[in-house]
Amino acid sequence: MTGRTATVPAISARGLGKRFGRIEALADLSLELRRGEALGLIGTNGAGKTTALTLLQGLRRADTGRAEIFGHPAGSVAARRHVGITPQNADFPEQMSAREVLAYAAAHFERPQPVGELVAAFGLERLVDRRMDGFSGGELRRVALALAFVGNPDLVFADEPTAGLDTGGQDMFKAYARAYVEGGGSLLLTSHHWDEIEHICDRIVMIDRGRLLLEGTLDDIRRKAGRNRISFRIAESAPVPSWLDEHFQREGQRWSGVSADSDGLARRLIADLPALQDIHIEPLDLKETIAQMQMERTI
Ligand SMILES: Nc1ncnc2c1ncn2[C@@H]1O[C@H](COP(=O)(O)OP(=O)(O)OP(=O)(O)O)[C@@H](O)[C@H]1O
Repeated sequence: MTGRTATVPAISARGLGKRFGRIEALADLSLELRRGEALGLIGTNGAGKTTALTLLQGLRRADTGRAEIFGHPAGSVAARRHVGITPQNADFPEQMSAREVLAYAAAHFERPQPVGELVAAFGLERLVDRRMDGFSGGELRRVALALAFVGNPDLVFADEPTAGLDTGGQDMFKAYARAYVEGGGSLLLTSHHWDEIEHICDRIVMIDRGRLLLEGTLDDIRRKAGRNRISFRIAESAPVPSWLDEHFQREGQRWSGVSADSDGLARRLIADLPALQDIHIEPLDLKETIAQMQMERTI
């Protein structure tokens, strides 16, 4: 990376808009991704995530706005030099083995990742020397993920990278992506697996019908929602105070509820319930946080 690219953001986009006929797929979207940061782009089906990615990758032209990748216009040769992409529907040459495909791609880059490392990182050991024509969907996806990183890119666009992967494959991607970002890489990730977003990303941008709905670090968003989950058990046959039902639901032996004043509630539980056991206070996960904010109409 040159001195100039070390100081400009990986992605800088202002006022991006895109229509498909009467459908406004994206409207006035601005976002920035710093170096060494992972940004999660989330939203419901049809929210505009893939459209945003295709504009940032330069695969489509925006109707309005402007996007730069390390200071270069999105889609330009200079921008593409920095970028790795996890393709949605990769068309691999069927006669080649996965190792040959990875080695062929690696040969196009100045400082590629060693193919052996990618083989281990994405669990390809038993597959890598087989011709790719019989590969399952999940196996093809693992090769596609390895391909996104083979050039040791400064920025990776990952559009639903783990769709169709088994849990082992999902975990491998999470671990690899997080290490990549901690090593200075920049990642723009879309996923409907919000646990994946939470594990990998520092910040999120949430869009809805093409428009920005929520933006911030995961910590800021949780703080803004201002809720914790409090859960506990009560020793069997101990009396249960009637006020518990106002705040908690019972699931098996465990009581659990969401509160804006978890400290106060915990104090009350301890004072009132000598038979209290195994109390936990935890921040809500991303899905619960967003659901809470939507319920309270704060987004
Ligand atoms: N080529 C196209 N022609 C017409 N409409 C399109 C085209 N591409 C996207 N759209 C529409 O634009 C909107 C945004 O689509 P997009 O694929 O960006 O959503 P998404 O957030 O990626 O959804 P998903 O989570 O389902 O993948 C949708 O209403 C979609 O139907």
